[in-house]
Formats: sequence, C-alpha cells, structure tokens
Amino acid sequence: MSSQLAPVLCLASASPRRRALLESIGVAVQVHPCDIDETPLANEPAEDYVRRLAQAKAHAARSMTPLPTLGSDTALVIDGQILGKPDDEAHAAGMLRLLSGRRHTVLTGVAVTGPQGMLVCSVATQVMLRDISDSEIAAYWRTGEPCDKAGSYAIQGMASVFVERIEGSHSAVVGLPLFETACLLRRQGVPLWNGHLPA
Ligand SMILES: Cc1cn([C@H]2C[C@H](O)[C@@H](COP(=O)(O)OP(=O)(O)OP(=O)(O)O)O2)c(=O)[nH]c1=O
Repeated sequence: MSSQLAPVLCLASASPRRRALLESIGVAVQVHPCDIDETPLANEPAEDYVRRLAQAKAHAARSMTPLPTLGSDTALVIDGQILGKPDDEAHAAGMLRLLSGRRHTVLTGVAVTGPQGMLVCSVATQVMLRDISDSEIAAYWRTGEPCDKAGSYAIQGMASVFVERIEGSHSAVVGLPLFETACLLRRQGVPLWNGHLPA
C-alpha cells in the first residue's frame, strides 16, 4: 500500500514480516537491519530479554537516520526456557518436540525512538499447539519455513495446521503487535493510515 510513499519510520529489522505488518497499517518504512547479539543474559527474565533486544535494535539504527526508529524481538517461553530461532534441523526438531501438544507463551518486545525518547512495550500471547509427530516435524523442516522463526514455526504459514488455539495478539506472534505498535507510533508522531484523522 505505502511502498511508493516517503518513509516515515526506520525499521531496524531484517524481517519481511515486520515490514509487511507496518505497511498493512499504512506506515512506509526504510529498512536498516542491525546485527545484535541475541544471547540472553544469565537469569534474564524473558520479558526483560525481548524488551532489551528491541531497544538495542532501535538504538543501533538511530545513528543511520533522522527518522524515528523501530526495533522488535520475538521469543517463546516454555518451562522457563527462552526459545529463539533454530541453529539447524536438530535444534528445530527439539523445539517442536518440546512445544508439541502444549501451551506456550510468545513474547514480543517493541521499541520506538522519537521526540518522546525511547518508548518500549511487550506483549505476551498464549499459543496451544496440537500433538506433532516426528514425521510431521521432519516434513515441516523440509518446507524451509521454520529456519528463521522463533520456536521454529510460523503461525501465519504452514504451521497454522498445528495451532489449536491462540489467546492474545496474532500479529505479535508474527513479529509485531499492531495495536500496541500503533499506540507507540502515535505517541512519537508517526502517521498511520488514518494519520490525517483527528485523534
Ligand atoms: C513464533 C513466530 C515467529 N515468527 C518470526 C518473527 C520474527 O521475525 C522471528 C523471530 O526472530 P527475531 O530475532 O525477533 O527477528 P528477526 O531475526 O526475524 O529480524 P530482526 O532481528 O532483524 O528484527 O520469528 C514468525 O514469523 N511467525 C511465528 O509464528
């Protein structure tokens, strides 16, 4: 919708999903992916972790642009463990076996820099997956879909057949909670599709 418009936000992310989500609410972006060390700190609570990474990404892009910058991070939590993107097939299979037939939490942190300084939020969404067999896990890996997704699945893709229930924000699981992000953007004066309307 907005790819021909002048960018109003710098997206500090390599994720095509985050770009598409922002464009779906009328925010044209310029993209500056940032290479951040995503290793959790010792005993770091998961919510602190996603907020810290979101802020680090937004901060890293700041020197590259006069525009407000947005950073985000998505991770899963199950049994107190933080799950990020898989390193390889065995890692992905281990994650999917752990998630199979169980409920887990998806946490997404968002940070937006601008005239109000660094604004940060995080959103928790509960996802219940049905039992997934080892042969399904192997076949799913071969689709190529899990390799760049936290927890090794994509709710918006073929893994939707595993998703029994979700409580919370679907867009947050895909990488950016649109309701909460729109609130932060508005506070920083970034116009959305309805930016010309009165508040
Ligand atoms: C659980 C889940 C995650 N994901 C994605 C969202 C994020 O892009 C990715 C988690 O990794 P992130 O490190 O949050 O993001 P990224 O590496 O893709 O991009 P960047 O760090 O440059 O911003 O997993 C889905 O697309 N669908 C899902 O169902």
